[in-house]
Amino acid sequence: MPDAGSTVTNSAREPFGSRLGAAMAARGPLCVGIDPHPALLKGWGLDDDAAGLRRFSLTVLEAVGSLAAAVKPQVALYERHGSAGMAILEELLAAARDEAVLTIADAKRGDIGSTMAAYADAWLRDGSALAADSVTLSPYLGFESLRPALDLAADTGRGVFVLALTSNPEGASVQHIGGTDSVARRVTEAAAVENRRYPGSLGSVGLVVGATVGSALSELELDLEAVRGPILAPGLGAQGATPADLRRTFASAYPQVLGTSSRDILSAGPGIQGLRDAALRTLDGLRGE
Ligand SMILES: O=c1ccn([C@@H]2O[C@H](COP(=O)(O)O)[C@@H](O)[C@H]2O)c(=O)[nH]1
Repeated sequence: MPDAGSTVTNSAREPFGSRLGAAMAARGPLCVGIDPHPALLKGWGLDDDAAGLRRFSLTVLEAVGSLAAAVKPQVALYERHGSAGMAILEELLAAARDEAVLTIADAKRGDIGSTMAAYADAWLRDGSALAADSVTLSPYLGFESLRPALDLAADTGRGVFVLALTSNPEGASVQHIGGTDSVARRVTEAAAVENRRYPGSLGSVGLVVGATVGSALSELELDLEAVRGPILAPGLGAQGATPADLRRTFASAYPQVLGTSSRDILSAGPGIQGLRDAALRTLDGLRGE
């Protein structure tokens, strides 16, 4: 456990939570997911190969990079193309870095500590080809098994988003276990402790809480404000949640929430303006306009 009083000093980079908070304040609470599904590639007139993946990824970045607070490439959709796909993901992450667009690598990594150190090295180390500003993590080998990633993120000014209440209906069968002392609550409380090491209003240890979770937050008595970290909320659009649902669900924790949408926005491509308009419509909804 970190010393509750300590602050991040090892990196010249501002901590991820502060950087994300500034981006959300400047641009609004939208993250655009970059999920190059085969059906979307086809709809864009692209082949389901590395060239199609590259065109798709760089087009989305060009369209929304200046208006979203962050982009979230879905790693699985690059992995399915093998090494060629991972090379495109590296290129996308480098392009986002060059354009100062914050990235969330949606990799959902989690393993025993020694292996976790390798995942941390891949996604959170300065100089790694796959370095992103933050990565999604799965805590189901125990929150403390994530220690190498939590510590490396702190050292390099990067961040993590730990799965707490996922947007899929099956998630409840594990995450709700324990009722008011639920698995999700243990994750939430552990994230709150981690964020004590970060100064400022938003720590760098975020949570994933689906936009679709409805009344679960109150039923499980989860205090997301106390976490003092960003809340990545997938489930907008294609999974049925609306920006109004998001505001209702998160209530007083809404200022911490980064709504994320992939297919709903991506299906407006391949035109740059269509993608921008779709992202702006979602952003207007998230801002309550
Ligand atoms: O609980 C979770 C965690 C991650 N995701 C990911 O977000 C996007 C959602 O895509 P849509 O097209 O907007 O439905 C996708 O990459 C998921 O793997 C999630 O949906 N729920």
